[in-house]
Amino acid sequence: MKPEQLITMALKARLNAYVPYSNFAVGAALLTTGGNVYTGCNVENSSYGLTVCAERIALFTAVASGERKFTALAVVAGTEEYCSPCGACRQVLAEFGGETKVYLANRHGAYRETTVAELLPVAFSLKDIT
Ligand SMILES: O=c1ccn([C@H]2C[C@H](O)[C@@H](CO)O2)c(=O)[nH]1
Repeated sequence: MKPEQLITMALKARLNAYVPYSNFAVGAALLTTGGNVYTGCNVENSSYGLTVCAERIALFTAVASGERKFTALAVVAGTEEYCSPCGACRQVLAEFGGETKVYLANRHGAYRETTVAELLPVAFSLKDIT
């Protein structure tokens, strides 16, 4: 799948964001090695800290559906800037592999390509606790 297609899916998922507090809607689309795509949007909460980011919703939805191997993730907000995953999402993404490509996109679909490992070098992982 082309990055542009994954970004288009992230832009569509973004429309479902529940963001009454920040008004900052984010969309994510995660491509599996088998070619399936799982999407997510951020879902905020009145207790603020219980907010879940778009990236983690996409990833957890995928894992809950039996997926564990991922090829690429697209992340997009409604900004001119490329949207970059927060630290918590980087750690959660790293759990399933540093080689996953990440397309940091802007509202027009322009993007910068990176990887989970580049976003979180020297990640804490299973090997550190075994
Ligand atoms: O990569 C990011 C960065 C932020 N947010 C959400 C969390 C919160 O709802 C809003 C503002 O931080 O954006 C995401 O979903 N993904």
